[in-house]
Amino acid sequence: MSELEINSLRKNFGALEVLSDINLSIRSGEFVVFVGPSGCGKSTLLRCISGLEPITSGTISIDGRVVNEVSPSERGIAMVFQSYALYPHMTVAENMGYSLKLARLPREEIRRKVEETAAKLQLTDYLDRKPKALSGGQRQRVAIGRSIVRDPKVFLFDEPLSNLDAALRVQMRMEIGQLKKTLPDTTMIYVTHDQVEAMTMADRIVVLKDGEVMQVGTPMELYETPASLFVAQFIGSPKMNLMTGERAKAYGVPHVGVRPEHMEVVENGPWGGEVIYAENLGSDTYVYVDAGEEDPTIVRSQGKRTFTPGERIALRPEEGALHRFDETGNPVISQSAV
Ligand SMILES: Nc1ncnc2c1ncn2[C@@H]1O[C@H](COP(=O)(O)OP(=O)(O)OP(=O)(O)O)[C@@H](O)[C@H]1O
Repeated sequence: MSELEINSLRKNFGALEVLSDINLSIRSGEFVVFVGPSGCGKSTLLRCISGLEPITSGTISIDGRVVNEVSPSERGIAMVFQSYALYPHMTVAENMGYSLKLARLPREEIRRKVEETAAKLQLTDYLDRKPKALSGGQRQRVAIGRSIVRDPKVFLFDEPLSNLDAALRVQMRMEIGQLKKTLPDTTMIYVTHDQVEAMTMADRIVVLKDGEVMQVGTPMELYETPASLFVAQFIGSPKMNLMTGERAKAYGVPHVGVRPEHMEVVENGPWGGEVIYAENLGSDTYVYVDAGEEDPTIVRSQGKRTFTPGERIALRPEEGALHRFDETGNPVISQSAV
């Protein structure tokens, strides 16, 4: 059991309100990802949960107990940051067991816990090495292992993979996914800028903006039924195209959103524009088109087709995949497809 309940949380830094009226219920064993633009308050919210940052008002409860006044070390929370300072003069085993040694656990028990944790993280062969003899990913795993040995109820990750290269990020994403399976009762909260991490790892995503929760849902709920234009354009990469003016009016609204994968390059289509440039990724090509909108319209096309800057192309949106929004950015739900 490790439920986390946040009620009417506010956090001010002096006169600046950084978090306003945050309400969240996170279930035991859930993996929740916080996303949002830079400065929206993700890290501050994580630090408030950990106890490193006092809150201005509201409550944070773990398993039904209000922990506002409970010190960070007594909340049963572990935090993993992007910069993980391992002790350079200690071996992996010593690094992982250090907090247990400080807590004066018997040596045998420390050894058992460290070995069990090392096995979960595939670090068994490295227990006698010093951190300098490890790769970036292995060091990150030691940092995670150091927290796991303490059996935290809640694990907080603040962009833990942002210092790693692309291939290692993919590997660590899988490993954290595996870790989640070996710790089914541990609640995990993960802050990231990375769309792929959010979409692939989260049971639920919390989208924050200017210190407020915009929407909470499974990755696919947010992707398919965004509650606002903001969420629609924030979730998904490349972002959803926004069509305005006559193009939107044809659908009876001021704004129509279409994801790049729901737009097709055709011989004759209702929309069109001039190719600005094309990014060929091998499997797909993202074509950036000047269709007269504020931002370039992005279309995902098959990798084999080539596009030349300046070329005029016609586009057709997939009718069933259109998102309509009113003046204020709220979705307009209508039964008729067109
Ligand atoms: N100790 C502090 N004193 C004053 N203002 C702060 C402090 N810490 C954070 N802030 C401000 O609070 C706001 C939220 O910061 P926070 O670091 O939580 O954002 P974030 O969403 O994690 O951003 P990023 O994605 O860039 O890491 C920012 O405007 C930031 O400048």
